[in-house]
Amino acid sequence: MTVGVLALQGSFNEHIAALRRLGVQGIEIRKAEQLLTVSSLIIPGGESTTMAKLAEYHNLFPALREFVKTGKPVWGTCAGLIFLADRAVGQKEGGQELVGGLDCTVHRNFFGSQIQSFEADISVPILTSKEGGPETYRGVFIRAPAVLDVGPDVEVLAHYPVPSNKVLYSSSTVQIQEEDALLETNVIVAVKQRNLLATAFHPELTADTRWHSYFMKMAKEMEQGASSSSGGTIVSVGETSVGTEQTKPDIPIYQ
Ligand SMILES: NC(=O)CC[C@H](N)C(=O)O
Repeated sequence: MTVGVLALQGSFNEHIAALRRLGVQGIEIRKAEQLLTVSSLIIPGGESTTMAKLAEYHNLFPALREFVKTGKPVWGTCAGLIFLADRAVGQKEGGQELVGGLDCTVHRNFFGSQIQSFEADISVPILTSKEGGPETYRGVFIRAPAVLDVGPDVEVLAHYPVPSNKVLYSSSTVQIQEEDALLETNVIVAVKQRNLLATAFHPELTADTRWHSYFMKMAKEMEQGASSSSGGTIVSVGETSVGTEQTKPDIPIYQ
């Protein structure tokens, strides 16, 4: 099974390295025809407006939409989540084209600008039930988006409880727990809808490969279910253990 990684801009190299640690080959995708050679796709984080302009320039949107529509597994991280969303707010003037398919609304810069980037342990019960390991996951949020509302077919995989006074944008559909001074908004940061997975944070920037492994299992299950198209075999490209070359980004902790 080969995984395409959209390689127009952003953290595609880091995704390919994370896949390599699982023994899976990631292929850089820059042209529409390259999408025909892969059975699943990761859309990395970066800057969604720039990525959209590049995708437009290379006439990639029709092929990306087709890929999503045919039910092949696609995982969007951060800017990739914005790409997959059916609806986005907080976009730059003039907006930006989206691939769509994921029935949700995202706020493009929900958590603020670069200097408001942060790391936080988020509770990931569904991930842990599939992948084992700790009950929390270290989320790296860089100019991160968040999901404001989801449609009925979307499963919420993780929330991040944000003190309500720090929420820069509120929507009536974001769940708010009101208890005296302890006002917390449960912001949605990871979702799944059939073949689509999306995370507001950057698992490719941590040494914890559970989200990549989760996506690979999801892709495998879908491929088995689809019965027809077998995109090849898992290509082992070397080490399977967590690499030591991983550098942790030096970014402020959100509090
Ligand atoms: N780290 C990221 O991918 C940030 C995404 C950014 N908020 C955007 O609009 O593209």
